[in-house]
Amino acid sequence: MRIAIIGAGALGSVLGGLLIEAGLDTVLIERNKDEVNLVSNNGYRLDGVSGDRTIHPRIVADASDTDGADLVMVVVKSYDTSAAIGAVREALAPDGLVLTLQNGIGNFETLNAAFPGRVLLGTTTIGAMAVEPGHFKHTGFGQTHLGEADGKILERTRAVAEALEKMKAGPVHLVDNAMGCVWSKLIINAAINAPATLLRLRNGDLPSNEHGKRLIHEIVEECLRIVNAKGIKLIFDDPEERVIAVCEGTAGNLNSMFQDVLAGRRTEIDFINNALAEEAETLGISAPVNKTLALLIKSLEATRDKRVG
Ligand SMILES: NC(=O)C1=CN([C@@H]2O[C@H](COP(=O)(O)OP(=O)(O)OC[C@H]3O[C@@H](n4cnc5c(N)ncnc54)[C@H](OP(=O)(O)O)[C@@H]3O)[C@@H](O)[C@H]2O)C=CC1
Ligand SMILES: CC(C)(CO)C(=O)C(=O)O
Repeated sequence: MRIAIIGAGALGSVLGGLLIEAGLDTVLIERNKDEVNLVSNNGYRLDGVSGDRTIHPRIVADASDTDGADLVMVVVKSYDTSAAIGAVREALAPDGLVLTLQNGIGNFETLNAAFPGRVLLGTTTIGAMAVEPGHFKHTGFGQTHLGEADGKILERTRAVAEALEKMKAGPVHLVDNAMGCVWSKLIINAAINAPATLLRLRNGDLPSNEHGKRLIHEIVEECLRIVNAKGIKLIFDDPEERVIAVCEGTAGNLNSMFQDVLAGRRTEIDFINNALAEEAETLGISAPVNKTLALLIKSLEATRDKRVG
C-alpha cells in the first residue's frame, strides 16, 4: 500500500516514521519548505517511547511530486483541512482512500465533500510533539479507531487498519461507529481543553475541586443534548466519568490547546466547543457553556499581546 501523509508536523512525523520503519512505502507532504529542506538533507530525529533514532523519509513540498497514494492520511490542524484539499487531490491515486484522524468535528465532512465515498475517519490517542525543527517526540502509544462513515466494514477499510497496525504504536480497531468515536473524543476535548487552558491547569488538576467537577458536568450535559438530538452513539456509557478518567490518566499533561496558546499558535477551538455551539444552534438547542468557552478562547487568541501579568 502506497501511503502519503499530508502535514509532517508532530503527528504526521511520528506516524510517518513508524510506517517507514515498518517497511511501508510512505511519503510525507509538508508545506513548510524550510522543514522539507532540513528533513530532506538530514532526516529528522524521532525520540520518545519508541526509541531515539533518525528517520530519513521521502518528503516533498509539492504533492504533485508523489506517485499516487492508495491512502492519503490528513494530519494537518483542523483549520487547515479545506486548504489541504488540493494537495490531497494531487497525492491521491484514482481509486485511493483518504483518512482523517484529526481532532474536532467537520474534517470528515470537508474531505468527503471533495472526495465523496472515499474518506475514512477515526481517532487516535497516539501522542506526538514537535520539539524543534527536525525533531519530533513520540510521547505515547495509544489506541486508534477507524472506519467508514456509514458503519460498513469493508475489505478496503480492513486493509488500512492492517497497514496501520504494522506501526506497533498501539491497537488499531476497525469500528462500525467511527463517527461515534470522533464525537466521543470531541466531548473529551470539549470538556478538558478549553477550561484547563483558561484556568492554566494540567489535566489532572481540572477535576481536583468541586467547581472544576461541576464545570465538566455542565459541559458534558450540554454536549449530550446535542449528541442525542443528532442520534450519535458514543463509545462509552458514562461520558462524565470518562472525562474525569482521562484527566487522571493524563494528569501531568498540558492539553494541546493550552500548548497552542502558550506557543502563540492558533487553537482548534472552532472545531471543538465552537463547532458544538454551532451544531446546537442548527438544532435549535441552547449551548451557552460551549459558546462561552469558545468566545473566551477566541478572545484569548485575539488579545495575545495585551495580557497583563
Ligand atoms: N499531536 C498529537 O499528539 C495528536 C494530534 N491530533 C490531531 O492531529 C492534527 C495534527 O496535529 P499536530 O500534528 O499536533 O499538528 P502540527 O501543527 O504539529 O502539524 C501539522 C502540520 O501540517 C502542516 N500543514 C498544514 N497545511 C498543510 C498543507 N496544506 N500541506 C502540507 N502540510 C500542511 C503544518 O505546516 P505549518 O507548520 O506551516 O503550519 C504542520 O507542519 C490535529 O487535528 C490534532 O488535533 C490527534 C491526536 C494526537
Ligand atoms: C486527551 C487530551 C485532553 C490529552 O491532553 C487531548 O486529546 C488533548 O490534549 O488534546
